[in-house]
Amino acid sequence: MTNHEFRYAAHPVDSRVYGTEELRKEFLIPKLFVKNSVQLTYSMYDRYIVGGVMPVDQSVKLETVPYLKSDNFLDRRELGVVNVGGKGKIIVDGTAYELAKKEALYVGQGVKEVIFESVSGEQPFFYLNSAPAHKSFPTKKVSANEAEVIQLGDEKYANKRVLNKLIVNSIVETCQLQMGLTELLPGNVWNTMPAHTHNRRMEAYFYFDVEEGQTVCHFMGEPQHTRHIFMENNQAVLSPEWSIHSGSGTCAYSFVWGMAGENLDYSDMDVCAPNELR
Ligand SMILES: O=C[C@H](O)[C@@H](O)CC(=O)C(=O)O
Ligand SMILES: [Zn+2]
Repeated sequence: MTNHEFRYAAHPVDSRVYGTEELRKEFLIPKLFVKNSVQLTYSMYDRYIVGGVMPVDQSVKLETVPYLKSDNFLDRRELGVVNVGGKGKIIVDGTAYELAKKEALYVGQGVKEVIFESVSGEQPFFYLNSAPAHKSFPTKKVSANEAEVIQLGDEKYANKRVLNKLIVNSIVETCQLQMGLTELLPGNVWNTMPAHTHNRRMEAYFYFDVEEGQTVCHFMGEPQHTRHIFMENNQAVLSPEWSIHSGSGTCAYSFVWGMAGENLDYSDMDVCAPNELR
């Protein structure tokens, strides 16, 4: 079963007048995991698709959605998947890839069939991102020890974190997609501070491992016109190309970032000094 919804892109000046409900309706993706189904949100930010798959006691197939007008989901797209739950399996045109928590799979354009399954009674949660693709690159699993790890932040600023680049062009060849996973160390709460924008690429953040009863306050908007969205565990948020994307939690947490657009240069960011934000 595949459920899908569509989101238009917003003009930054229009979005300044959005209240809480409108901000949440346009940018928050509240529910990604539904038993034995695929949940997809198709956005007009670089035609990026954000989704979740939760196979419990059935195989779950990635089906095409009406916005694509294609026979198969990946006819003109590429896909990145990060597992944030127990062990699971993804079968790509007959080849099975087992993914433990925090492992990733890149699936290239042209693949006909992608099936998600749980493994030995564990409950995987597959978070997925997809962007249009013009060329077929090989499907590749990125296991935890293949990730490119960067230590970021400082206890002093409550933002000490470990950034794991998973689907980036030094590890996997992709057309547009870049994905990775950042883990806050205990007692640290701020991500992506100093904040940045990159008008060349949109981005999506997916927060997970947020403690029960706690929250992450996600900051978005133009650097001088910021807004916030309080997020729960396992929720995603779209970050337009004009928006900062940063957060502060009431506990430590992890998140998956994913992006697509004009270039594949991870370091291409326009950083905003904390005291310049408004
Ligand atoms: O464009 C790159 C992204 O916003 C993230 O990789 C930033 C991030 O994970 C972090 O600072 O913790
Ligand atoms: Zn970014």
